[in-house]
Amino acid sequence: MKILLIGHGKMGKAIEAYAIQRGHSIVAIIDVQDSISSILTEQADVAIEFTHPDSAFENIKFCLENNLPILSGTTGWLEKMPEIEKICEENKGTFLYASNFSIGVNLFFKVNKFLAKIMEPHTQYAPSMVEVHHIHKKDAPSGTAITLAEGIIEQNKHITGWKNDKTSESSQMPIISERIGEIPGTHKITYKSEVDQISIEHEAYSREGFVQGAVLVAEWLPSQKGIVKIDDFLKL
Ligand SMILES: NC(=O)C1=CN([C@@H]2O[C@H](COP(=O)(O)OP(=O)(O)OC[C@H]3O[C@@H](n4cnc5c(N)ncnc54)[C@H](O)[C@@H]3O)[C@@H](O)[C@H]2O)C=CC1
Ligand SMILES: O=C(O)C1=N[C@H](C(=O)O)C[C@H](O)C1
Repeated sequence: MKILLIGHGKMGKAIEAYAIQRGHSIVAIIDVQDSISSILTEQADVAIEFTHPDSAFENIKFCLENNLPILSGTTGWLEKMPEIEKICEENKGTFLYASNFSIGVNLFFKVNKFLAKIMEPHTQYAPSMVEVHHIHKKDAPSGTAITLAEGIIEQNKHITGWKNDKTSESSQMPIISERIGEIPGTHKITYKSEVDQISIEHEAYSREGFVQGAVLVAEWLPSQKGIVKIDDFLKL
């Protein structure tokens, strides 16, 4: 498969190495100094985008308008998702966003929803979340934390939103973001009562899970149409 790689930072470099190991070729690499408009998209089968919250929208738009299936793992730009969905539909394109490409985290999303559902009647337990990442991370809370919070809001009518602080409103779930050293990504959800607590946690040991998931999804994506979900790929 021929891959256009957009973003050549920590994720882009690791994806390049893993894709080559799986027998793919990288036909072009675009980073901040390059102009994506000079790229001949017909030379690639798929684009993989891991850049910056400020640049994801334009990169995705360009690929959709030029008939190139694209997956993006960039977080922190989701307010523009409705616009991307419209562009994807107008251009009959293919697009997949996942806040986290690791299989383990996508299983954890399901466990999170199940726990939120069974906790709903037990309002003496207040949910909260802590997400811990490396000090270079640009956005807070993490995209994964937002997906987890949305899963809880969907399943539990007492939780109507989230706040990125230690909030005192019981309907707003606090998400605490910590930035420490080179931690790849840890997410922990705790339901706390006056007498006990229940916690679930996912800890990435490295970026390998995100990288492998992104390349496997990229291999499958050109056979799909429209806005595609990672759940479809994982058959979850
Ligand atoms: N969905 C997932 O599984 C994962 C998502 N991420 C997300 O992916 C994004 C990138 O993460 P990292 O690689 O760790 O960051 P990084 O900072 O190491 O790399 C980002 C790269 O994008 C480049 N860039 C900036 N603006 C650009 C533009 N306009 N066009 C092309 N390239 C541009 C930067 O120069 C840099 O090389 C972040 O939003 C992060 O949260 C990271 C890990 C896993
Ligand atoms: O920036 C990162 O590193 C990560 N970003 C994603 C997020 O915001 O959830 C996924 C993973 O946690 C690593």
